Formats: sequence, structure tokens, C-alpha cells
Amino acid sequence: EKVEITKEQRALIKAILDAYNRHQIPQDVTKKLLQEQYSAEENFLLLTEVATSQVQVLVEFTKNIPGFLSLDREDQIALLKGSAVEAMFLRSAQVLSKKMPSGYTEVLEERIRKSGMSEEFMTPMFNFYKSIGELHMTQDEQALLTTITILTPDRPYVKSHEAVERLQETMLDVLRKLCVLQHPQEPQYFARLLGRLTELRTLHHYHVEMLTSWKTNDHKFTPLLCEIWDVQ
Ligand SMILES: CC(C)c1onc(-c2c(Cl)cccc2Cl)c1COc1ccc2c(ccn2Cc2cccc(C(=O)O)c2)c1
Repeated sequence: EKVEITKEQRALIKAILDAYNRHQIPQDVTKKLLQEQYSAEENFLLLTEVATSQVQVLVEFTKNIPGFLSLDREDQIALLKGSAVEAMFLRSAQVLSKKMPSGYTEVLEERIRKSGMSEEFMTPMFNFYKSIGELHMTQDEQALLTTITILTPDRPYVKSHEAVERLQETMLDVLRKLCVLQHPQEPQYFARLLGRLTELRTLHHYHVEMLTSWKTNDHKFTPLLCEIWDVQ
């Protein structure tokens, strides 16, 4: 049947895309990534700074998702805590799969590879980066997929499951239409995007172990990361 995006859905896409593009990591953080010397300690410190800055960017983005601020306050926190890692894996995949002229992505990738993370997490992480890169998502698809990840109703401690589900379904409907209209030659494209969300959950589980192994090697996190990731 003829798929068409309504006026309201176009407004929704615009609001989310504007929010997604407005929030970038501050220049001084990304400049450091290019300039500082290489060592496991320095790489870990820089990535901690990037992650902390990314969480702040994520909070601002989430506040601009239409309907999010109308959710129960405690549910807003539960959704942010539950989705932060997945949203950051998605964001890092989107950034790393873009070949930047400054050689920025290579530097970033190098620092991740040499940040004291064990091999067993490296492989699935870089496979994920590759699988996201192969999708060649448009900006609005990336922004909507991040929004859908944040609005996942079955995160721990979410009380009004239905309210979150309704909001997520609104976004899923828009993304489905976008995929049909923007990838007409790939009828399974939408399903492939949703398959990435499943992969994100696996990475989320790996991440909990990554944090534990960094903790045991006496690595320090910032207060914001400790709060959002329940690290003591
Ligand atoms: C605490 C720290 C060592 C850490 O623990 N787990 C991860 C971690 C890791 Cl190691 C991978 C994926 C997710 C997380 Cl939380 C990290 C490093 O976190 C990040 C977070 C975001 C990242 C990166 C790398 C790239 N990005 C995206 C990015 C970088 C620069 C600019 C912008 C932008 O939007 O302008 C976006 C690392």
C-alpha cells in the first residue's frame, strides 16, 4: 500500500533530528582525542572524558524527544540509566563508521583498542561498528533509532510500561515508513535496523563486565558515570 508520512510525523522527525544534530561533544574534548599521546592510561582517561561528555549530550537530547518530559519523572531517570550505554554504542558506531578527513575516527578507534579493554569485548564491539557502518543509515534514521533505544519500555524500574511503549510505538511507526521510503530497494531494511537493537543489548551485557574488569584494575570513573552506570 502507499506509505506516506503525515504532517505530524514530519514535525516529529524534524524535532528529533534537530535535537540530534544540535548536541555534539565539545570541541576541546574531541581536540584532545587527536593531540594527547598514546598510553593505556591516557586512552582510558580520554575515553572517560568522552563518555562523560556523551552522557551530558544524551541527557539534553532525551529532553527534546517529544513526549519524554511528560513521562513520570522517575521513569525518565530509569530510561536514561537503562539506555545510556546502548545509546553511546550506537553513537560511537555512527561516528566511527564515518571516515572523517581529520583521521579522527582512526585515532578514536586506536584509543578504544588500547584502553585496557579485554579482547573478548573488542571483537563484538568492532563487529557491531562494522554492521552499523554497512547499513549506511541516514541522519534521521540514526536519530530515530537512538530515540527508539531510549524509549525501550522494559528497562529496570520503569513503572508506566504502557506510556513508554506508546511513545516508542509512535517512533517505530515513523522509522518504518522512513525505511520504506528511503530504502525502497531493501524491503528488509527496517527489520535489519531493529536487529541492531538486539545486538545493542548483548553489548550492554558485555559492558557491565568491561566496567567490572576496569574497576578491578583500579580504573577511576567520573561521578556522572558512576551515577548512571551504578558503579560505586
Ligand atoms: C568510561 C570509558 C572508558 C568508557 O566505558 N565504556 C565506553 C564505551 C566504549 Cl569504549 C564504546 C562504546 C560505548 C561506551 Cl559507553 C567508554 C568510552 O565511551 C565512549 C563514548 C562515546 C564514544 C566513544 C567513542 C566514540 N564515541 C562517540 C563520540 C565521540 C566523539 C564525538 C562524538 C560526537 O557526538 O560528536 C561522539 C567512547
